[in-house]
Amino acid sequence: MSSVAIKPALIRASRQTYSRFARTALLAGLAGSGAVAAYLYSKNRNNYNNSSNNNNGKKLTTLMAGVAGPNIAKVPSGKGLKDYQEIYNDIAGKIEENLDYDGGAGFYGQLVRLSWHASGTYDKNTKTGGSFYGSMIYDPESSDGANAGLAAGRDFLYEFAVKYPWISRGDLWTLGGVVAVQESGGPKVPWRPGRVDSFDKRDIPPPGNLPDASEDGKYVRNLFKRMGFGDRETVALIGAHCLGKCHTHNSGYEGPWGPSFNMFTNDFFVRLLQGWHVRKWDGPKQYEDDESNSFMMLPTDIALKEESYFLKYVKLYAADQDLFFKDFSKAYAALLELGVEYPRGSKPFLFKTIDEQES
Ligand code: HEM
Repeated sequence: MSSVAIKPALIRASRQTYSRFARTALLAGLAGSGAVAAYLYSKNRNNYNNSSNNNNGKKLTTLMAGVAGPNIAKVPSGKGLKDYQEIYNDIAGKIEENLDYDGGAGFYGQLVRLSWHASGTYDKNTKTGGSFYGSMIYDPESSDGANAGLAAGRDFLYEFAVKYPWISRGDLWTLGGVVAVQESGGPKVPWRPGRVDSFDKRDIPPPGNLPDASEDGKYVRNLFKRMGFGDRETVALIGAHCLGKCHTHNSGYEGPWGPSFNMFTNDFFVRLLQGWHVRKWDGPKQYEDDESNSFMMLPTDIALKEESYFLKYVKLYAADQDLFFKDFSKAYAALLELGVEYPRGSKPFLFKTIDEQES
């Protein structure tokens, strides 16, 4: 990676390091006991991140007898905003301690991708998939090629499943995405708890519901339509490619979309409108920027400027970051809730960022 790509990340990292001591003080009160954690780890790990569980279908189905029907959110008894803000703070603290991860990308991109892949399996026609059951730990969802590399995000969050055994996997993974968006400078994302873990193999969505990056605009339009999204929401959601990177060992693709890959901005759209050419390399077809040959776009990203029904929104968001933030927040909150039914009148939580709690 060229130095131009790393520099802004370092600036951001040092800005965050500056307030690390204050944050550590804030978070210190929330740290759990190691002994308790070790006990709970052995107790719970089969319920969290052991995808080999479903090599034994019997074990899966006998743990819970089928849960067909509406996925009605059920918040653990007595839990409210304060409890979830506590987990938010813990996740934010751990992100802060790992800012150097993945060449300075930190865990922002990884956690947003985890939340999106947990949710984006939703099919509005069959009302299956989505984040409700936290099914990504099971085959065939866990081994779906599209999910390659996401064990890192699940493992990152695992200690919070141990520390807060009452939170479901779906709630933890979607909350992790909200923390990552807000703490990297993005918009506030309203979030509601109540997803419920399932151990029933019938609740695992089939592989192939997540997008293939080698495809064109029509494909992207139809895929997001299957989740219930229109063109405007589709473009807004893909703007999350401002964060993180592609990794050859996960998807075959390589590199970040821009230089500020640990900051949530509208930079993805600004860059997309600039000049791009097909990269000459022995990997899958991807694009690199004419100016520095340092950044990348996927074929599905480039499709957003090739199709007029997408391009108008790319231009809107490139010109107006506030509008992008507003639209992203709404579409992302909806994405995380796909397939979850909430009791009437249930109110979303708005979490305070660590910066807001310190000031
Ligand atoms: C047509 C739709 C999409 C396609 C084809 C696509 C494809 C990809 C691919 C191939 C990667 C690289 C994974 C790796 O190699 O580690 C990636 C990363 C990422 N995607 Fe998407 N994506 C799409 C939509 C979205 C949406 C809707 C979001 C969030 C709302 C999102 C968030 C991310 C993030 C944050 C990363 C960086 C992950 C990291 O840094 O580890 N993507 N995406």
